[in-house]
Amino acid sequence: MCGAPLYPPGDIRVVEAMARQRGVDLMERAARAVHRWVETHFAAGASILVAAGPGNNGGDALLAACLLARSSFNVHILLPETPRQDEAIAAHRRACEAGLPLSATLPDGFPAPDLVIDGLFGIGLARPLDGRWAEVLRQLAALNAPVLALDAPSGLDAWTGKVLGPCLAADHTLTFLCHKPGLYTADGADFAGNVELANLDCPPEWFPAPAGALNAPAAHLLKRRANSHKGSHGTVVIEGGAPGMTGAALLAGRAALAAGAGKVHVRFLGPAPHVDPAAPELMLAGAEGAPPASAVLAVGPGLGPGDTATQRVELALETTLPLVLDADALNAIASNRELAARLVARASPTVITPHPAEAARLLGCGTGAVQDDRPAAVTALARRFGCHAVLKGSGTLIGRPDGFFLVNTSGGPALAAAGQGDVLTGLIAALIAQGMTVAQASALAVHCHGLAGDDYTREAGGPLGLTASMTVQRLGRVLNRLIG
Ligand SMILES: NC(=O)C1=CN([C@@H]2O[C@H](COP(=O)(O)OP(=O)(O)OC[C@H]3O[C@@H](n4cnc5c(N)ncnc54)[C@H](OP(=O)(O)O)[C@@H]3O)[C@@H](O)[C@H]2O)[C@@H](O)CC1
Ligand SMILES: [K+]
Repeated sequence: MCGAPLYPPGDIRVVEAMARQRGVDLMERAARAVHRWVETHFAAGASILVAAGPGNNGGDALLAACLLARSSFNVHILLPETPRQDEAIAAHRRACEAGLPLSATLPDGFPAPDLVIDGLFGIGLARPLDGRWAEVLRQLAALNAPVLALDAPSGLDAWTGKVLGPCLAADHTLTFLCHKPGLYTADGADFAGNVELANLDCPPEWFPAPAGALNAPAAHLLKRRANSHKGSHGTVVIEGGAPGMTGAALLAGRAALAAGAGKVHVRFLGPAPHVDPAAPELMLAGAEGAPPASAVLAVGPGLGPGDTATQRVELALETTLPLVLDADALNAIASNRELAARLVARASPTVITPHPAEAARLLGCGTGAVQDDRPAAVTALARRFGCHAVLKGSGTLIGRPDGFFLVNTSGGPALAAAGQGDVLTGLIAALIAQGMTVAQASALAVHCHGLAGDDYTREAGGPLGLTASMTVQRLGRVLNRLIG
């Protein structure tokens, strides 16, 4: 279920120190990885502008420049500030000894190179880039050349994915040692381009326990026996659909059907439609009385505010059913301490699926604070409420109650559309109904939902036009493909 491990900057520094103690030169290894990457993508003789910063990110770039120049690439180094750290100082010396062309500013009329290597700032970025550095980024962007970022795009916080002031957008990022969540979540997807890892051959025993991982869920648990029937594939109950928001509950129900749930009930707070013509398989009724004894319960799509909504959430929390809480169910919990306490005390499997504004209400902070540090926010949600948390948005994160989190790498702006959250809710519920744990179902649902968006974007030539209803129609195909 977990893919490549993620380590916070402090832990990366520990590995770095361990390598130093053992006489392993990680900067040399990083430079070789850059050299290999360039050789794979460009022919000898290609012109490469290597922008090197004052720290070890710059050191990587300077050593890579030496290797590239030796392999007949046409290298020019832009070094706005003399390096201040030992390893970077040594790398600078080597570039000078090799007689590489080097300037502190970009010469007037500098022609667009075949490639810009961004080795200005990596995980050591400590504050927004301003003044001279902002101007350097502007000049590099104005060259309109492909950009390879070393470790992380300069200006992006590699852990949170937050852009700190100006940032140089990369077409590719070659990241060192381990993946970083910030390359995928928040602003990361807009600035990092295609991400590749150069692990620098560090043995796993040098690393502490990871804080998280990339999301790489398994789908084989959904494989069906020939000798099965609808009762084998679970029951989902969706509660929501207050007056004026019928569609949200229907979308969740349709998604649950499309994802393979055996039976799906949709229970409305408003008047229940007699039939859903687009999915007549759905069983529609009013949301009255206790929820059924055996099902996966999803409460929230179109639930709306008010006493009845609060009561439905309260009843849901009282059950021992696996529970998916979304949208207004989360707003009810955020505004009612007693409901929040019941969620915390709940022992049965539970997942909450807030978007950033709902997450902010649950955490009692502003949406900006959630987006400033999405890994911290998802971890706080899962820990505080003692359940699994899916923090939606670019680079959806999935938090476990013990603080471990997954970063999803599929999906994109095609999914930034009305009703997509309802689809995800129905999808998660359907996967739990088919026997997956809440953790497995959340990870697979988020991945699958993202792939449906990616498939559409590829086929349509762009992200515009994918409706939630169209996503529902794609779920079965994506899941079958993942099951293999
Ligand atoms: N970890 C590993 O295993 C490996 C790491 N490696 C590489 O090292 C990189 C990390 O190196 P790093 O720690 O020297 O940080 P880096 O990103 O070069 O920046 C620090 C410099 O920038 C400065 N500075 C910061 N913010 C600033 C701002 N806004 N505006 C202006 N200045 C600012 C800061 O100065 P100060 O904050 O003290 O003013 C300092 O001088 C990592 O990303 C990877 O590429 C590889 O060699 C292989 C293995
Ligand atoms: K960089």
